[in-house]
Amino acid sequence: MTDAALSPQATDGAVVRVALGDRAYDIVIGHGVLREAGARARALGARKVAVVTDENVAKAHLPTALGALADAGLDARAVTVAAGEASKCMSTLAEVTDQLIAARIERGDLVLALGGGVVGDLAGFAAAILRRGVRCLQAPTSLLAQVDSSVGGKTGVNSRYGKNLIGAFHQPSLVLADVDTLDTLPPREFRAGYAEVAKYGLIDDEALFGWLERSWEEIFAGGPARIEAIAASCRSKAAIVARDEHEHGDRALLNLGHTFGHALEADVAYDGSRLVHGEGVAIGMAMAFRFSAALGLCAPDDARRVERHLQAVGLPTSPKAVPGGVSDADTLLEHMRQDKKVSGGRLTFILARGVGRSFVAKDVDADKALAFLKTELA
Ligand SMILES: NC(=O)c1ccc[n+]([C@@H]2O[C@H](COP(=O)([O-])OP(=O)(O)OC[C@H]3O[C@@H](n4cnc5c(N)ncnc54)[C@H](O)[C@@H]3O)[C@@H](O)[C@H]2O)c1
Ligand SMILES: O=C(O)C(=O)C[C@@H](O)[C@H](O)[C@H](O)COP(=O)(O)O
Ligand SMILES: [Zn+2]
Repeated sequence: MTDAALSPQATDGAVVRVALGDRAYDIVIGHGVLREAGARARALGARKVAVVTDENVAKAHLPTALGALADAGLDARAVTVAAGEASKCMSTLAEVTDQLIAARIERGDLVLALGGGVVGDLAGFAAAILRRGVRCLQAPTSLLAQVDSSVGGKTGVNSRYGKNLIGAFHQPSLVLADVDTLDTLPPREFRAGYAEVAKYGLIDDEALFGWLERSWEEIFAGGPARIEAIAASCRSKAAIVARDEHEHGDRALLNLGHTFGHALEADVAYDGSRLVHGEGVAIGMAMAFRFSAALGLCAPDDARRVERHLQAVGLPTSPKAVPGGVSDADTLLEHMRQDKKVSGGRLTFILARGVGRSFVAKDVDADKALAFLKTELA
C-alpha cells in the first residue's frame, strides 16, 4: 500500500486487474455490481447461466442475480446447496455437476458462483471439471470471498484427510464483488473474513497493517474504508497470483496462518459452529508469529502486535480458544503432514522476520514444530 492510498480518500468502487495473459480478468468492486451480472455475462458470450449458491445467500441475493440475468435475456438456472463448510465435499460436488449436466450447461455457457468461499470453491471446481471446463463468474458475497477466495483460481473440495486436497486451478472470467451484499452477512462471518485482510499486511505490507490497526472500526462500520480494504486486499492478491499462478514460489505466502489453521479446521471436522476458516487463519497467523519468535526469527513484540490487533477485532489467537478444545500436539502435527506444501515429506511453514516480512520456510524441523505445538496447548 502506498502512502497516497493510506489517506482516507473516499472510494466508491474499484476495478483490479489480474494480469494473467490470455486468462486475465477484472475484479469489479462496488455498490450494486451484482445487478450488472446479466449484461456482463452476455458480454462474455454466454447463452445460459447456472447460478450455484447456498441456502442463506439464496434467501438474500438470488432474486437479484436471477433478475439481472433474466433482464439480459439469458436462460438462468439456480443450483442451491446447504450452507457451510460441509458442502465442500465430493458428494455435494457430484450433486452440483449432475444438476449442471441435467440443465445442459454447455462449454460456452457460464457457472456463476454466488456466495462465500464455500460456494466459490465448490462451484469453481464444478466449472473446472464440467465438460472438461466451462467458464466461471465469481460473485462473492462474504468479506472473505471478496478479499480472497474469489480471486486467483484455487478451487476444490475437502477430503477426510484434509482441507482442499481435491481441486484444480481454474481462473474465473470475471469477479463481481458487490459490497452491498455484505449488509446481510452475519457479524461473526465478517470478522472471520477480516483475518484474511490482515494477512495481506502481515505478508509484505507493514503500511497496510498499520492502516488496518488505525482504521478497522471504520472498515467494520462500512463505507469508503471498507471498500478501500477490499480493493487493497485484491491488489495484493492479484499481484502475487500474477507472478506465481500455480504456487511454485511466492504464492505460498498467501498460506500464512494456514498450515496451523487448516490443521485446526480438520481437527474439528469442519464444524463451523466451533471454528470457521477465517478464525482458523487468525489463530494460525498468531501461531506463525509466535513460532517465528520462538525460533528467534522475529521479535516477540511483533508477535504480540499481531495478537493485539486480531484480539482487538474479536478474533481468536490461540488453539485453546477453539470451543470444545482440540486434539493433542501429535494429532495436530499428523494433520499438518497432509498439507499441500509438504515436499519430500518435509513440512513447509510461512514464517516471519517481522510484520510485513513473511517468508516461505522449507524444511522446518518437525521436532521443533511438535515442541512448539506442545507449548501452545499446555
Ligand atoms: N480459493 C481460495 O483461494 C480460498 C481463499 C480463502 C478461503 N477459501 C475457502 O473459503 C471458505 C470460507 O469462505 P467463507 O468464509 O466465505 O465461508 P462460507 O462460504 O461458508 O460463508 C460463510 C457463511 O456466511 C453465509 N453468507 C455468505 N454470504 C452471505 C451474505 N451476503 N448474506 C448472508 N449470509 C451470507 C454463508 O451461507 C455461510 O453460512 C473455506 O472453505 C476456505 O477454505 C478459499
Ligand atoms: O490463494 C491462495 O493461494 C491461498 O493460499 C489463499 C488462502 O487464503 C486459501 O485459504 C486457500 O484456499 C488455501 O490454499 P491451500 O492450497 O492451502 O488449500
Ligand atoms: Zn484462507
